[in-house]
Amino acid sequence: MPRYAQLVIGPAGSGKSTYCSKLATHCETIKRQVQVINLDPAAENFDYPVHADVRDLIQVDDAMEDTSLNFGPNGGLVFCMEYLANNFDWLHEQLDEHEDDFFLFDCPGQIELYTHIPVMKQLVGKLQSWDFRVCAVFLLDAQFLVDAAKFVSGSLTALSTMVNLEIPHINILTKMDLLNKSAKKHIDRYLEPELSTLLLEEFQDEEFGPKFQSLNKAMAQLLDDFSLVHFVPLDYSDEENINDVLIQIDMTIQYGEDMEPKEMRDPIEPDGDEDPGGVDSGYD
Ligand SMILES: Nc1nc2c(ncn2[C@@H]2O[C@H](COP(=O)(O)OP(=O)(O)OP(=O)(O)O)[C@@H](O)[C@H]2O)c(=O)[nH]1
Ligand SMILES: [Mg+2]
Repeated sequence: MPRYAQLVIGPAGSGKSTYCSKLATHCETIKRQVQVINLDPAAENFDYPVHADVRDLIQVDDAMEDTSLNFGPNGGLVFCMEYLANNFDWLHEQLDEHEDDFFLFDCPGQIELYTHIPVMKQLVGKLQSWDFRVCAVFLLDAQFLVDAAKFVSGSLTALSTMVNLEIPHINILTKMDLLNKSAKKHIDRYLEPELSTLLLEEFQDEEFGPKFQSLNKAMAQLLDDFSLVHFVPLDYSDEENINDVLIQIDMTIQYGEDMEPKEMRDPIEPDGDEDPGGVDSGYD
């Protein structure tokens, strides 16, 4: 039976660990099995129950304190992820099999890992070789909606991650609750944007000069040509919104398609096979 995984990725501070925590709580509420694995060797704070933690294998401080390596925080993190890639057996041991296995991988926020360093691609390959169906959940802070150039930059990062990882991919806008009323009103135009049109409207004030505008227009045209990037907003205060996002992810990885149908217990049947004894069935 295949197993399922979400790689929770995105820029630093975009809300990956929060997403894992909120989704784990939501799944607990709807009585669905989910395990969260921390893959961030520099993680300091997360509040989900962790099933496995890469820091048990290597921590970013190990790489920084090693005087023969002499790494700073960024080099140290890349070193740790490459160390993980050389020790995938460790990860395999952590992924013990349960029924309905569904794992969330809380990944580091260094964007190079998704755009041009091969580690995450290697991780995807490994997971697939262990019969996992893997989906990338790319999170972007909704503050990227406040101006079109930022949005182009966020969308390009999403696009390069998509084409690099080559797995089913969902882009999510986090921190929706922090947007003010007018930004919320504005949001529809960004969710399935026709970026080139959007930019024509938004760059009227020529704030950054003609070169910056032409660069953004060219990038927006590229995004339009690929026509792959669109965003789903996520507001944790709305359970239905969380559920809709989960359904979309389930569909992309065909979660549940191979599962045996579970037998529903008849709610009026007493537990067990034996005579219920003192329970009055109501029939003589
Ligand atoms: N209001 C609000 N705050 C959020 C939301 N998601 C995340 N945050 C906050 O944003 C900050 C960063 O969130 P994290 O979940 O740690 O982000 P991360 O992507 O895991 O960060 P790194 O692991 O450092 O890359 C924390 O203070 C969170 O409480 C959200 O949807 N709404
Ligand atoms: Mg985190």
